[in-house]
Amino acid sequence: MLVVMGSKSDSHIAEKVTKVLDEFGIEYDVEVASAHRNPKKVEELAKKDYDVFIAIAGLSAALPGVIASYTTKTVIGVPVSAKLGGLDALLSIAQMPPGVPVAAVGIDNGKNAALLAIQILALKDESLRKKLEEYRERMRS
Ligand SMILES: Nc1c(C(=O)O)ncn1[C@@H]1O[C@H](COP(=O)(O)O)[C@@H](O)[C@H]1O
Repeated sequence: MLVVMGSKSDSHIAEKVTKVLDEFGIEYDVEVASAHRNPKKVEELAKKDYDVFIAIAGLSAALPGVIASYTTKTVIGVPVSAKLGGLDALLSIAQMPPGVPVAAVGIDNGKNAALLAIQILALKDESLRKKLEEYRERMRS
């Protein structure tokens, strides 16, 4: 799995993601890469063989959509509340043109991005599915 953020200033959201991934024992790489500032790096990362991409970005938030344009793997976008309460980034991530989907979670909701990615991996991983069920059970009680 790749966790990528548009700027180092998004690190506080990336930490929410990696905290959950660590709890579930998921391996991941973390990168800072901006589709606006360093499009070549984004292209290289998007073409790597990661099973899921979690892309964190504020403002115009092109990053998740640009990654999705290079891969058929699942891209989960996390809008960051950098300006306008994050509404700018949320709309940018959610309103992808038909044919190139990005799964958008709520503003600053790195936790849900991680859980959604884990749910995808759990489709083919029985022990991960068990961990998710235990997690839900802990939440209920
Ligand atoms: N949305 C993007 C992209 C991109 O989408 O490629 N690159 C940087 N950014 C966002 O700009 C905000 C401010 O970045 P700086 O703090 O570096 O000025 C960050 O939230 C980042 O995700």
